[in-house]
Amino acid sequence: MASEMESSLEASFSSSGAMSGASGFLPPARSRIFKIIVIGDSNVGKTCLTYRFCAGRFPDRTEATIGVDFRERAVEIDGERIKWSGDKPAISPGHACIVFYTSTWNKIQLWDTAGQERFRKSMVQHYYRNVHAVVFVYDMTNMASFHSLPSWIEECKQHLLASDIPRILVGNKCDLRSAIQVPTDLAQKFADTYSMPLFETSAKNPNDNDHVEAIFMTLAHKLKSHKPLMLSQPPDNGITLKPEPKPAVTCWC
Ligand SMILES: Nc1nc2c(ncn2[C@@H]2O[C@H](COP(=O)(O)OP(=O)(O)OP(=O)(O)O)[C@@H](O)[C@H]2O)c(=O)[nH]1
Repeated sequence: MASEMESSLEASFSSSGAMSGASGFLPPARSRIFKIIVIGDSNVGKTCLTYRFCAGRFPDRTEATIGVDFRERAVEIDGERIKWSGDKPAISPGHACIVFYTSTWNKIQLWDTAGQERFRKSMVQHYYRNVHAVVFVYDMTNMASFHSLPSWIEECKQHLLASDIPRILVGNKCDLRSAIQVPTDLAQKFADTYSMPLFETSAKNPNDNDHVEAIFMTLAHKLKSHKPLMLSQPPDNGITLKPEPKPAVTCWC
């Protein structure tokens, strides 16, 4: 079971830009692809935040992410035009596609199989490969999720993420005002220590929809200067990923 999932994950990751995410579209030839990982404790709202940005609404219901989850959205970067219709964006060659990956490893550790450790290791390695930006998320109503942040930062360090990639800190669930445990000044101090911008938001409250949008668009614009990966589709509909000719980058998978 673990090995089956491992190979299916391999397949997903090796063509991840072309997989159907929440928006269910296939980026056209030569899209710019950015991989953003969203990290934080279970239940902080990673799935809801990325869903809010990619689908434009709060999901009707969520289930704990087992392993890795990804969704994508086309965005306008560098003045490239985007047509957005319903939940299926129509994009033209040259447009940028942002792919979010969320994960919660502690859920995987609950699986009690012999192959589990190997599976986890393989997944984690793929997860941290060729990352363009990192979003650290904590739940503003849960102090423990805030205290976990250093270990998530350490995990990134252990997987040798480049030190110059954009990183942001997001406090989620600000709509639950009476339950807030993590004061803004404490979070700001932490963000300053790690030189990250801090955003406090709510994936749930529609009034904060623009805020979630603004957070991820800020990140998208920061990525302009970073090296994307180029996706190209040969005639047989197979998918290959090629580095941009200039500057050179490594393979996506
Ligand atoms: N009030 C409120 N609840 C939220 C918000 N965002 C997420 N939630 C709720 O928090 C719970 C967890 O949300 P998820 O998005 O599944 O959290 P996650 O971090 O992806 O969790 P894992 O998949 O276990 O890693 C769900 O019950 C959501 O409905 C928010 O902004 N406000």
